[in-house]
Amino acid sequence: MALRSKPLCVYVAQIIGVLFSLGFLASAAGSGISTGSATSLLPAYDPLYYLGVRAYFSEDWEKAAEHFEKSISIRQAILQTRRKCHDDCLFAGDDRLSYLETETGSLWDLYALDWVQRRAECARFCLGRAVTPAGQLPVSTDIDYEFGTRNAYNFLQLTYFKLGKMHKAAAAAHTFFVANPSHLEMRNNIEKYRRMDEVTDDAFMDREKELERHWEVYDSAVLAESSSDWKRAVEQWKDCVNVTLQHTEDCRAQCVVASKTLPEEDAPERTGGVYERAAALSLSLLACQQSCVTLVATRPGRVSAQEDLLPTQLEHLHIAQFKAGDLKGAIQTLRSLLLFYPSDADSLNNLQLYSETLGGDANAAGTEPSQEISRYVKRSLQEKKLLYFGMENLNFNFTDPDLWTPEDIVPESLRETWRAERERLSGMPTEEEEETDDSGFYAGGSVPLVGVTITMDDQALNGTNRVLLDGVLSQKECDAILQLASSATSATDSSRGRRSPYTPHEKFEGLTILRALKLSQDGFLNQSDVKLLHEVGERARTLLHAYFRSPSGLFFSFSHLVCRSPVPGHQEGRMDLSHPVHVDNCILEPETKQCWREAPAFTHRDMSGILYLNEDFEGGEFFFTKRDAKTVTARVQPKCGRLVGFSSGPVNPHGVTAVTSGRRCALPVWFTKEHHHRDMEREEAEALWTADGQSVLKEEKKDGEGAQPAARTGRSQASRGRSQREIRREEL
Ligand SMILES: O=C(O)CCC(=O)C(=O)O
Ligand SMILES: [Fe+2]
Repeated sequence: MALRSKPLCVYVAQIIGVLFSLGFLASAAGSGISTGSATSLLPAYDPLYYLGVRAYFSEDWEKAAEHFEKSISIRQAILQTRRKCHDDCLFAGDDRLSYLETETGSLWDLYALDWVQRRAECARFCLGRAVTPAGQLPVSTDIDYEFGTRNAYNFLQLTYFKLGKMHKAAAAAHTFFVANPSHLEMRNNIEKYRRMDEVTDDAFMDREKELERHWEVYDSAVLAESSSDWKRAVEQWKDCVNVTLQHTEDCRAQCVVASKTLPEEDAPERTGGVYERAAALSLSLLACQQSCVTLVATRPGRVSAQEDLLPTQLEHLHIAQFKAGDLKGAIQTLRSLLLFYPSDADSLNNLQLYSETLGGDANAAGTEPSQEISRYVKRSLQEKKLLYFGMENLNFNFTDPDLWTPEDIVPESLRETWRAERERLSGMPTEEEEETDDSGFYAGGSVPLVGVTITMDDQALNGTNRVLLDGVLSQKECDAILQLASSATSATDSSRGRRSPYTPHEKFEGLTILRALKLSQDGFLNQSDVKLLHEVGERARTLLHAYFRSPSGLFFSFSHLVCRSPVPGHQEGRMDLSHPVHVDNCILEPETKQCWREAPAFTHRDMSGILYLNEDFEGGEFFFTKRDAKTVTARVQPKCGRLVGFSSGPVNPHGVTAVTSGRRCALPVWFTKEHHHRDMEREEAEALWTADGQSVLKEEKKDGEGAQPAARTGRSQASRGRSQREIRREEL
């Protein structure tokens, strides 16, 4: 047999290594072998989570808190142990590899196996010293999902509230909300915690912050840039690149060391001899490692990743370095960036500009691309080569997470298949053309209020079940409601609102009817203006019900008066939106154009309306898009008395452009056709107007009716394992 070249022998050894190490770990864990003292080892965290859930539903709050907290901290410790073991074993058995250069045939195979066994033994020994056999077992996809969505903090929020530990409840609420920013109920809870005297500002911390540190640094880098503080921007962008790389390595290490269920034996691509199965396993490992790019590039609470995260950071960094006068640094960063996009014209022009400024030497000492980035790109390209080989020849599926992958990495036969598929799709009617709205609404009905006019209908707004009405409010009414918003803010918060849940560049003030009513009872707001706020919501309901010929009643699902205003001084060159593109009753996945009607989306919302109150601000334009979340189909400039109405489903993705100056106020109203999903808070306010207000409110608060999270614990397998659990608004 001919001597094999090194890359191939390392590759084959690696795939066998994966097969053996994973299999080895799984069987060791299953056999109950334990090394060291069982009491000091980390136990499994999933049974603890289930115990927490059980205690929660039995209302044993002490136990629930204890189990959830343990489960969270043990999971954290296990992840860290895996990373450590991964690093400790990185070179285990490498001395065996030297024989691979000289040996051939079956001896070669044996040395390769020897190397694999050393790694397996190292990993096994390392993990066995810290984690119990049960703790090494894989957890279910349900548990992965629960931790991925931070649902433990959802449980902990109410748990701590029940225990009277408001500080901890607020931290749990905040931590959950960061990953579930459209969860309006939790936002309401947070507002309520903020009004509690015993809860200080430092309570609102993200307990998972460490895992998301690159986003924190990213945002402060953008801020430094927008205030032209280039030295600080350079520091922040460098830090951001480093933390991003570090998170990527943490994630990749889990792919290698975490125990996983072995691929199903009966799946056709998983059958075959040991090489085929080992290849399937190695491809799964590589795909897992590649998927870390997407994982790290997805902000908590977002469905899609930020494209090209690392190259984008390098792009910002070289510009900041140039502006800060660090030309060598700028060239070095640019050369790192060129590793991703070697023929990018802008980068090449910049390189020329920088090197001319530096005296003409583009290769001056100290301007070589960063070693970390070189290694990263080289490794990623090699992984992609193997993955595309597996795709072409071994029936493996792989979704490339990067935009920068050079074409020649993809085998010609695959490119040919993709071209054919693209042509086939381009000949087909687009999804949007085929799309129908199954909401049961049918635009084009009457407008039963004098003075209200239809400014744009479906056709003018390029969509289905959309309308733009004008004249819904008089200027006087707008002024009164705007005054309400201002008085409510100054009554409770001198800093004019909280940070927006959608963008760090804006503040966000929200006021529900019930809160407005309570503030009016305390003398902060004018009672008749609060009634007006309630009445204009009803007006919107009458109009939308009639215009969309709703076949059934429409009940308020939620409404609040919302003002958005920019954070002073950080507005130049903003790329973000005031409200990212979304669909009101499902989670939009623009890449696949799917919309998942499941929690945490407000799945019971059927009809949406936004009633605008003013126009004296910059930006803040409302727009509809296609399902790709990019193609804008219609724009609406807010002004007093203007109401945009639309069915809440996937035919109507929409967003709001950045508010860059002034204060944009609106009253969004959402309706449901289902009586049992109606807004109980609004009803409470209505009851207070008709009955003996104060006492009714206090009784309800005391007995806690309606305070339990309504948990629909059934999980829909059909919905890609996403949880169907929904926590109802919590009355604090
Ligand atoms: O304020 C707007 O124009 C739209 C807000 C919105 O889409 C939402 O709150 O869901
Ligand atoms: Fe919306």
